[in-house]
This record gives sequence, structure tokens and C-alpha cells, in this order.
Amino acid sequence: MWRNTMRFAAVLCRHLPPQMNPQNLTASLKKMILESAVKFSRPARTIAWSRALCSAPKDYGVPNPSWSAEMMSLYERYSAKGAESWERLPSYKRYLTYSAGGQCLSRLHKPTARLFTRNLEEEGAGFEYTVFANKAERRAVCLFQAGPLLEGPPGHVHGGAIATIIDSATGICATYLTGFVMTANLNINYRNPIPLGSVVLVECELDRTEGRKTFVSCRITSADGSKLHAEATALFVSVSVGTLIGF
Ligand SMILES: CCCCCCCCCCCCCC(=O)SCCNC(=O)CCNC(=O)[C@H](O)C(C)(C)COP(=O)(O)OP(=O)(O)OC[C@H]1O[C@@H](n2cnc3c(N)ncnc32)[C@H](O)[C@@H]1OP(=O)(O)O
Repeated sequence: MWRNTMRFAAVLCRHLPPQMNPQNLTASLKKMILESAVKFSRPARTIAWSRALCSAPKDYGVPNPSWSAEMMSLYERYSAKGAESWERLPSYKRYLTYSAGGQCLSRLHKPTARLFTRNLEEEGAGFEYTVFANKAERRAVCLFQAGPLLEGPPGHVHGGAIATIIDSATGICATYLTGFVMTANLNINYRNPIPLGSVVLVECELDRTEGRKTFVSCRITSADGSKLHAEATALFVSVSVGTLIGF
């Protein structure tokens, strides 16, 4: 059973386009699975099976009761910017979900795995964040509220957690603008500690692309922009979905 599942996932991966638009992805694999279901098996049973595999994943980038008034106010401000080409990006518990049909694959391939930043069900305990992106300006901004389980120095956020949100926000920015990538290099200057529970802005900007390389810079500031917490640069390298999955 497991071997067949892995063979199925490998065949799917071979048919996924290497560069794809993370926005329209699920529909294409759903269609592919339904078509192959109808072709190769008893339709009614298989359609039910493929629907179970492809049910909509939870979007973690929308407000929940743990979000502070400050987080909500920023969220509303960026949501209202929609007319100026800012869009909120969905956030799922696996990176794989963004590939064509990835939400189905994520139920087959290491199904208990979860994105590090979305590995807690308890709202507000760890990384609470949402990302808005602006394609024309090649920018993204992540609104980040750091929960109590991210403590490093007393009352402040752990440097590793700060690196994680920088890697995630810049990675999302690069993926949104250039397709699937992996982090090749990340440099961070920590300027001022981030108080636990506070809300900060993680602003990312695509500096340039060179072949498969995407260079992104990033600044973390307090919500009102008055205090600089960290500055970073990141290099991402484009990879195929197969590389991402490890096939
Ligand atoms: C809507 C959108 C939503 C998106 C949601 C997303 C959510 C999730 C977001 C989460 C995001 C989290 C993301 C994560 O956490 S990703 C996890 C952390 N990263 C890794 O584990 C990556 C490990 N490394 C590798 O797999 C490979 O080394 C990669 C794939 C990076 C490149 O190996 P590959 O064999 O494929 O390519 P290549 O070696 O020919 O190199 C190609 C080019 O790159 C240049 N180069 C390579 N390395 C470096 C370096 N260190 N400094 C400077 N340059 C470097 C190299 O010189 C060459 O340049 P050139 O000679 O062509 O000029």
C-alpha cells in the first residue's frame, strides 16, 4: 500500500510543471486526479476518495481570537490596500500545498509533517502571522505577532524564531514572485530585541534575480516603524517541485 502510494506521488510529481503559479494550483491536480479516477477505476468510489484527498486546507493567515488589537488594526489597514494591488496570501500548514495538487500530495507524502511555523494548533502560542504581497512593487509585508513559546532572552523573542520568520517571509516573497525556491543563504543583523507578544512588520523586497537566484532584503520594525529590530538579506535558488519533495 505504502509503495503504491509513493509510486502514485512520484508519477504525479513527474507531471507537475516545474514552475507554477502558486495561486491556481489546487484545481489542476484535482482535475487530474478526477480524470485519472474516471479513466482507471470505478468512478463513484474513486471520486469520493479523491474528494477526501483534496478537501480545502485551513488558511492560517486570517484573524483568530489571539490576535491583538494592534495586529487586527494592521491587518485591516493592509486588507484595505487591496485596491492598490496588495493581496493577502493564504497560509497553509505545508509548503507542498502550494504546488499543483499539492494539497492532495500532502495527504500522501509524509502526511504527519507540518510547516515549522504552523506546527501549533494553540492560537497565539507561537508564530501568528499573515503576509500581504504587491507584485508590481515586488514587495511583501508580513505582520508578525510573537507568542510566549518563542521566548529567548527573558521577555523577548528567540533569535532563531526571528530567523525563522525572516526565512519564511522572504521565502514567501520569493516564491510568490519567482516560483518554488529553497533558501541558499541568509544573513541577519539583530539590532533591537523584540518583546514577546508584540506585533512587528517584516518588510521584504525582491532586490534582483540572476538566473535561478533570487535576492531578497528584509527589515523588521516595530508596528509604527519607529524602531528597527533586524535587517537581513537572503538568497533563494529556484528548484523543481520534485526537488522540493525529494524525488
Ligand atoms: C503564494 C505564495 C506562497 C508561498 C508559500 C511558501 C511557504 C513556505 C516558505 C518557507 C520558506 C523556507 C525555505 C527554507 O527553509 S528551505 C530550507 C533551507 N535550505 C536548504 O535546506 C537548502 C539546502 N541547499 C540546497 O538544497 C542546494 O544547495 C540549493 C537548492 C540551494 C542549490 O543547489 P542547486 O544544485 O540546485 O544549485 P547550484 O548549487 O548549482 O547553485 C545555483 C546557483 O546558486 C548559487 N548558490 C548556491 N548556494 C549558494 C550560497 N549558499 N551562497 C551563494 N550562492 C549560492 C550557486 O553559486 C549558483 O550560482 P551560479 O553559478 O548559477 O551563478
